[in-house]
Amino acid sequence: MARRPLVMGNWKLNGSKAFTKELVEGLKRELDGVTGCDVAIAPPVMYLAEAEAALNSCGCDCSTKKVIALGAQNVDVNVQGAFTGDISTAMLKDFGAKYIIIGHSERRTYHKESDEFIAKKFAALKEAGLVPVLCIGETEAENEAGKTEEVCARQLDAVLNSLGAEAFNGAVIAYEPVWAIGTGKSATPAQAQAVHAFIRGHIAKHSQAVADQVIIQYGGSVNDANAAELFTQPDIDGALVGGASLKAPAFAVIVKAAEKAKA
Ligand SMILES: O=C[C@H](O)COP(=O)(O)O
Repeated sequence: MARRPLVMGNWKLNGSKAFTKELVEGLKRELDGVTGCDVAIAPPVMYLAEAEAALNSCGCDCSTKKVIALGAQNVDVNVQGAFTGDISTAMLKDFGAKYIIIGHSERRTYHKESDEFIAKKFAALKEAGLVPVLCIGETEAENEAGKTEEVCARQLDAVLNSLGAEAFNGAVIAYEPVWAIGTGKSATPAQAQAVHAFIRGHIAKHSQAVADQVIIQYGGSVNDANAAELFTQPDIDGALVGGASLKAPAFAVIVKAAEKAKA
């Protein structure tokens, strides 16, 4: 079954009002005419308003505006109330955000987010009609100990066992080996494909139909030089891009590589 690729930029803790406007304008120019790849950007939530305004600034109904979707890097499980500092699904929807990253290794590590807590965020996003982008992946030590599949299975099972396989209908999984994030040391296409096939197979144990449609992105030092080869792999359906998403030309090369490989 043909899956439509998704390339998403995770800006992490970078940017400013002016940077957001400039990068979104650059992306609109660079991605004009792209039709074969879904694209999303996740600026810091502080700048969602600037990003939304910049995406809509031409005031017309042009195709580029439809190509780039807004996303966010995190969400809370609570919808309203006394939860200082948190951001709800409703607030993200208010800015037109669609793809919401959860379970990123930086949140698992620095904010001690557990598999169970992340599964609750997944549920909150589904409840709100938003698209979870569930990040999973092993550390370098786990990789060296041969525990990659065990770790990925455990992280997926937190959602599968609490919400069922159907929750992955319309959702996105991002396989991000922690040792590849921000290191310049991407997994090889063959390494990534092997894990992606395992992930799809793990979902297929519950539902082949759900496994066939779920988008599995690769993330970890994806750049304009290595993206095309990664996308030749059958189970790599796009990328979650950190550093290279901060420059419009490099990000556009990655998007166009996905469009070409999956045409
Ligand atoms: O969410 C994105 C990933 O953490 C990858 O970041 P990176 O492309 O800078 O390695």
